Amino acid sequence: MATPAVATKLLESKYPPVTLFSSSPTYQMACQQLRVVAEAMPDIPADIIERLTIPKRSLVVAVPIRMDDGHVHTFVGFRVQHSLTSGASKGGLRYAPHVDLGEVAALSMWMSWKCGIMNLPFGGAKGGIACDPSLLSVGEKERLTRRFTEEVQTIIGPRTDVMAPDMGTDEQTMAWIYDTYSMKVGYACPEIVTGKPVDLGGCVGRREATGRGVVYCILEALKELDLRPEQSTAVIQGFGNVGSVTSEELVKLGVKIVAVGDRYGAVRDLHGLDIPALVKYAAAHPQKSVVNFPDAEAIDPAELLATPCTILVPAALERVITAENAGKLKCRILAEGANGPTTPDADAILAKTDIYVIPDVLCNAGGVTVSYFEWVQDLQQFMWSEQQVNEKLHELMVASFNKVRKLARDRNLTNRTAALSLGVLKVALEKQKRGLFP
Ligand SMILES: NC(=O)C1=CN([C@@H]2O[C@H](COP(=O)(O)OP(=O)(O)OC[C@H]3O[C@@H](n4cnc5c(N)ncnc54)[C@H](O)[C@@H]3O)[C@@H](O)[C@H]2O)C=CC1
Ligand SMILES: O=C(O)CCC(=O)C(=O)O
Repeated sequence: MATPAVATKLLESKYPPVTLFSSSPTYQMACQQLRVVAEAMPDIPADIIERLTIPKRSLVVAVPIRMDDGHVHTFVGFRVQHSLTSGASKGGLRYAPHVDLGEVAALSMWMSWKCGIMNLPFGGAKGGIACDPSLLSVGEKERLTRRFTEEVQTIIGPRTDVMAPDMGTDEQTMAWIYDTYSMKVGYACPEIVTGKPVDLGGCVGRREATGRGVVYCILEALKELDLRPEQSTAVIQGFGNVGSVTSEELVKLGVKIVAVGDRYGAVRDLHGLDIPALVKYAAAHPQKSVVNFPDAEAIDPAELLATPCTILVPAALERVITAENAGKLKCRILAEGANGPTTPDADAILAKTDIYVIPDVLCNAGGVTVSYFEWVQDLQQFMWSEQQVNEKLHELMVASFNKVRKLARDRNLTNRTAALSLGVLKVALEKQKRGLFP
């Protein structure tokens, strides 16, 4: 059994991050977090920690498609399955310009910890295609998705790897994957993806699940801090699936959303933005953006995160809260809707403030939790009501929130280290018990 110091040393010197992934700062960040867990949880053997830095399986594929202008463009796609120890691997598919193998590997690791914290019978996976979906026509996106599905066909399956939406993808993307996969196997196989349209065996409430889960966590934090939603304000970065649903749900509870930003700009109204109107406005905008929303002040997106508020919700990209801006945050609660928004250097700064951090692997776990409900329903061909979905989601989110808080209090850990430790412990224990670190 390695002592924490030894475990850290093994990871840092003898076993540096695997070269294949390590050019990615996001992968380095995920490994750095694992080092912190190794320090906090000295009972996890160093050889298992080392195993956990290396995803079980990674596939890089060329995705050539005919573009609308007639030429063939070849995109690059990735699917990384971090762990299949606890069951099928599970995780979203991301379309974004910056996607690379290391980023997808990091996101797949976080999926493993997330599924562990929520006690779901899944391992972690993530996929991506390096592309700018805002520049693709619907036809191009369909051809891209179908070709990618064919290229990764050999490693996906309802019992091996189940995709879902993530940044830049949606219910329609999942419908194309479902159809392409079903045509290959020769029967309708809805359990191959989650986050499908409800008409095709999708789960009611999956589209809203991540935002709802974020809000359930925020409510627990407000309770602990003796704050009331109707006296609280919020700032949201990212107004896609997670950011917009989180905003809508917060407004229903009386929270005032004072600023929202996205890839194209940011808007502010200190009296509270009209969120239902903003949702409609963004849906009709060519880039689905909030920019130029009438009756709101345009602000520099760089100012967004430092806007004073009770609750700050990053719901866009990873590594947006860094050593440079962490000291400038003026929120009481940081609720991480996005995956990996806060770097370890920023964490060290936040740990010295009174900001209450709800870490990503807990805060945004509502999405994969309702994906689990969808997968179970498809396997059983028995559908639940939205009330059942939401009640079960609430029950599981609150139970995991309390587990994380208890560990944080008992061991004097930050919420992030406690959450990551719970997730890592679950996967580590299963690998250890099975014996060969599968
Ligand atoms: N969709 C889901 O169920 C889940 C998503 N997440 C995470 O939540 C985050 C957002 O995902 P979705 O809402 O699904 O994506 P989305 O594609 O629906 O929306 C992304 C939003 O981020 C904005 N954005 C992109 N680049 C930006 C930049 N440089 N600065 C500011 N804003 C920027 C976009 O304009 C858009 O408003 C990602 O980190 C994703 O991995 C986590 C758990 C589940
Ligand atoms: O719903 C899922 O399976 C995965 C959602 C996801 O990609 C995430 O939690 O980051």
